[in-house]
Amino acid sequence: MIDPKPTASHFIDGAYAEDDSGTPIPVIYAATGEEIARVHAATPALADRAIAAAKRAQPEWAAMSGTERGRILRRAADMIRERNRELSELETLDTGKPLQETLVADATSGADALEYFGGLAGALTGEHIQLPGGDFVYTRREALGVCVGIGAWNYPTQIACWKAAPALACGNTMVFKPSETTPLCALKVAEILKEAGLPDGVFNVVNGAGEVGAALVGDDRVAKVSLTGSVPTGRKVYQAAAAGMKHVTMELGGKSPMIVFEDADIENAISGAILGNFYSSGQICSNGTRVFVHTDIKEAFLSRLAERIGTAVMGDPLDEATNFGPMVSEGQMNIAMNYIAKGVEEGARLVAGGKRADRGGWYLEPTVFADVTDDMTIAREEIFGPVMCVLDFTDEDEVMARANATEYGLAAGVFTRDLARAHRVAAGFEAGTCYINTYNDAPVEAPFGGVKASGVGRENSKEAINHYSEVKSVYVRMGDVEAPF
Ligand SMILES: NC(=O)c1ccc[n+]([C@@H]2O[C@H](COP(=O)([O-])OP(=O)(O)OC[C@H]3O[C@@H](n4cnc5c(N)ncnc54)[C@H](O)[C@@H]3O)[C@@H](O)[C@H]2O)c1
Ligand SMILES: NCCCC=O
Repeated sequence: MIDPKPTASHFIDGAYAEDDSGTPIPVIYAATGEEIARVHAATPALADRAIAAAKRAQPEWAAMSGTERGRILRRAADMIRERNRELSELETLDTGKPLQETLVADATSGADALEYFGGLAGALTGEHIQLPGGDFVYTRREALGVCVGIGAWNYPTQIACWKAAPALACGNTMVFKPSETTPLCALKVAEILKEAGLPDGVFNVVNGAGEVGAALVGDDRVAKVSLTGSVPTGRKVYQAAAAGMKHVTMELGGKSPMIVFEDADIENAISGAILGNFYSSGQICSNGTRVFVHTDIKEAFLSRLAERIGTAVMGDPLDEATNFGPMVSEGQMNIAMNYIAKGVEEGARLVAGGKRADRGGWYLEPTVFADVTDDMTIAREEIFGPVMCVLDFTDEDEVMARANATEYGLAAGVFTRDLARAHRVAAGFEAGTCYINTYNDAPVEAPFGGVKASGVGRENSKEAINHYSEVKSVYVRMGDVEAPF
């Protein structure tokens, strides 16, 4: 079993770094409530050192060929896959997510990103644009400079890699700040990148809470900020970045709809609803937490859903038989429990769960509410816990209007056997990431991100390259220059 205690709290300029005078951050194992490690928040001097290292390293990194940069990223991807077991154990200890999940969804997803963008790095090119008279324009795709990545706590390894891989592929350097709730995994990513041959200073990790993030965002040497976090934090970070006219990617929260029509394959729709509400104990940004079920199949859907929830294996996350783990922290569990109380108070019908589990740690039962109406708090606000809201509908136009009646727009899903309807509904969703007859798949080849308050920009896919590089236009005149005088 991996020892979760990190060598030091930060990784700066190719080496672990420590300053005990920073605020202590205990790392609590969600399954037991015990402290398993401790780091210290970066002092202003350490944050400054990280940005200085990234700034110094950037021109040389950008001057390497894309193929050379990509080779290092792909080597890191291979190393991550070789060490998947220990990295998955660390992810489980950092977040409380079951090992059954982390073995397939975290380090592997990080490796996918490093491999994919490592592969693209050598293929990044500009364009040649022919103009009348022989003149032409060519474009250069250039790195932005120093990028700051700020992570949420639900997918610490994946988030670090999803941000680092495209940034580094384009020739940028990065200072990454993990969530203070899960400070361990990104340090391992930095260690592996260094071992894979990444030059010092290209990827740095500084730990700390919001004030460390804010200091990084406000630094004049930083060209771009990519945040994964809540909408309220996104508003603050976007505003601070705008003051410095910095590029941003905002991967924020959601309250996504999933529509189950009367002709849907019910078992598949229930699988989608389970994946979109209970995987990672419901702590996934894109979750389809408003499940609109056609009234014709509503009771069949609910009774089969309750039956399947009854087979969930709640237990020690390090036991591979466990498929439902604790929430990340006591605070997050209390937030979800308050929402459950609100649901009951406002008249929703509790169909499954609803209580804290009778065991140590921060376990909350998988919870389903039926007869939820659009105005209820649990149907409007992001809960970020294992709480599914089932709402009734009968008509496609009506359900589309209701699905879109939210400030959020991260994801949306539809289950139906009528493919014409499926594509019509997907086109009508006000969401950045849509699913037909599935839910929550996030392959690196597909753009991922939100619209409306759920975000700006896209992660993954070739789209991410546009968000980590700038296009410079060079006009070349082949003849004389005509001037008015
Ligand atoms: N769209 C996505 O890809 C995605 C993925 C995962 C999580 N999320 C969202 O993240 C949220 C849960 O994560 P969380 O509780 O860690 O979010 P959060 O907004 O509380 O914190 C996110 C990060 O921002 C930092 N931060 C806080 N204030 C800051 C400031 N003023 N300046 C700079 N950094 C600051 C935090 O320290 C943390 O690292 C949910 O809303 C979830 O939907 C979105
Ligand atoms: N696997 C995708 C997770 C993104 C948001 O939480």
